[in-house]
Amino acid sequence: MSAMFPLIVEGAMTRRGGKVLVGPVDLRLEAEGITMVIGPNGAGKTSLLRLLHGIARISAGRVTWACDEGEARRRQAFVFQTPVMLRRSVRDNLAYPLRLTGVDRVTARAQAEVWAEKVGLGDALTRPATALSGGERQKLALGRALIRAPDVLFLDEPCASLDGRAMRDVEAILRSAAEAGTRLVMSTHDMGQARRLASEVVFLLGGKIHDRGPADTFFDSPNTAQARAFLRGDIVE
Ligand SMILES: Nc1ncnc2c1ncn2[C@@H]1O[C@H](COP(=O)(O)OP(=O)(O)OP(=O)(O)O)[C@@H](O)[C@H]1O
Repeated sequence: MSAMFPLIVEGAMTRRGGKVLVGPVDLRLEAEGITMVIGPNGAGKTSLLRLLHGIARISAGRVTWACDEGEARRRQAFVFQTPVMLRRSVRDNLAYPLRLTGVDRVTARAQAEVWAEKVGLGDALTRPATALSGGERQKLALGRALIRAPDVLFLDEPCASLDGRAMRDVEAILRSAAEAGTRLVMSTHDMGQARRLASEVVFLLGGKIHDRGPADTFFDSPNTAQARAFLRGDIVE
């Protein structure tokens, strides 16, 4: 089991220009599962993921991993909604995170080939990453994040603009990553996707955690009127 967990978040908050983006948040994440962060537009999903990942400046409270900070940083990865690619081949993009950590070129390239296969880009190794379709880019971004076997992977709406087939592929990659021991924390607008993937749900509203629980319980009997309304598809503020 990962030495990073539990992650303990106490009264954590991020602000930008006096406005609270998210918080105060109290949260404890254990080592296993897939947490889906849901909520209406502007509820703070992206801000929460950035806060947990340590790329947002914390204005109050604490985010504490069970291991030291440097190690926590090395063991986590983040996939953005619109991934930025190196203007190089698929193979080089995949090998890059390994090269950064000192893995030799031959080993990094061999690993890149293994991961290209795993994410369904085995035939695209030599193609320029910038020429990939949206779905292929997102698979590449996943491969690049997973190639270092992170203990935790944050994903911000990774399927936002994907067609059904690409989404199915991405979800399969995510499921096998979770089975292989990577803890996933992911935001989505898509309640079908949340139901398919979640083992637990964090429902955000107005920058705060409004409801939270195991996926079955949350979807079958949400605790609050707002969560019920949101799941019905009503506009919730
Ligand atoms: N850089 C910023 N400066 C000022 N306000 C911001 C900034 N980034 C986000 N916000 C505001 O903070 C709040 C939370 O935004 P955030 O992007 O975290 O929500 P979200 O739930 O991910 O939204 P969406 O579903 O639309 O992606 C929103 O009101 C948003 O307008």
